[in-house]
Amino acid sequence: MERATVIVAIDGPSGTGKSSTSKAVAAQLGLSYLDTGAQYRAITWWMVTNGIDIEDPSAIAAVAGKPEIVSGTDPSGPTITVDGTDVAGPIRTQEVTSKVSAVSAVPEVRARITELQRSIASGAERGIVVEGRDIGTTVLPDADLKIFLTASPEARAARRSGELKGSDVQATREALLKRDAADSSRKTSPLAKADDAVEVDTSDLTLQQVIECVVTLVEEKRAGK
Ligand SMILES: Nc1ncnc2c1ncn2[C@@H]1O[C@H](COP(=O)(O)OP(=O)(O)O)[C@@H](O)[C@H]1O
Ligand SMILES: Nc1ccn([C@H]2C[C@H](O)[C@@H](COP(=O)(O)OP(=O)(O)O)O2)c(=O)n1
Repeated sequence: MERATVIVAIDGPSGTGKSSTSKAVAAQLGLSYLDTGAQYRAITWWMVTNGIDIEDPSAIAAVAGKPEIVSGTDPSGPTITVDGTDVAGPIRTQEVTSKVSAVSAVPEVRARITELQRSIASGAERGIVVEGRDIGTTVLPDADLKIFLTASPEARAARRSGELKGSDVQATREALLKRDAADSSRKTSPLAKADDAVEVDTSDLTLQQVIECVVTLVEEKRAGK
């Protein structure tokens, strides 16, 4: 028998296709969608805007509870606000991208955002696709399906620099690898594949192929296979 709700966790490093795959899978299956990276970017944007010293974890920890972050989970138009301000654009700047790993390594930040993520997932009536770095390992360890996306640094850098006009592929590659190293080596819930996650290398797959692969895996789970 088909289960009423389904929780899908999609983790992996930057540029592996998490956001595009998760949004499309959620839309196709009528599920909600949550971009947890956007939440870490939003809290980082707030810290930068409020002049908090990013080099000082205790300063970040002291104010981690202040910003109110709200995520809209419709896959056809996800939204993110901080204290009522739409920050979808500002959270994608180079400045926020370069600071997000330091802010998201602070345990008080992770505790706050993890709680928010769990409450959004438990409120999703038909189920949800949640993408990030620690969803399968920490946020939703009981997810019905866990996917870990990977791709070569070359493929990821080419995809990312395709999005950022005029950017240098080599510089993008270095920045990606630096962020992966920081995210994988932090003490609290690092970027990691859960033991029971299905690993999909997307280097030589089209986005459509990755979407089909994940949709098939969800349908098999739903059918109880
Ligand atoms: N399998 C794929 N083949 C080619 N390009 C892809 C593939 N998956 C995603 N992309 C493109 O790569 C870029 C990064 O994808 P995104 O979903 O944002 O990755 P992530 O969320 O893991 O950082 C986007 O421009 C997206 O359209
Ligand atoms: N579950 C998550 C999601 C993101 N983060 C942190 C670490 C990542 O480098 C940043 C930004 O994540 P995001 O998914 O927006 O990054 P990309 O768009 O894939 O480059 O947030 C995290 O620590 N835990």
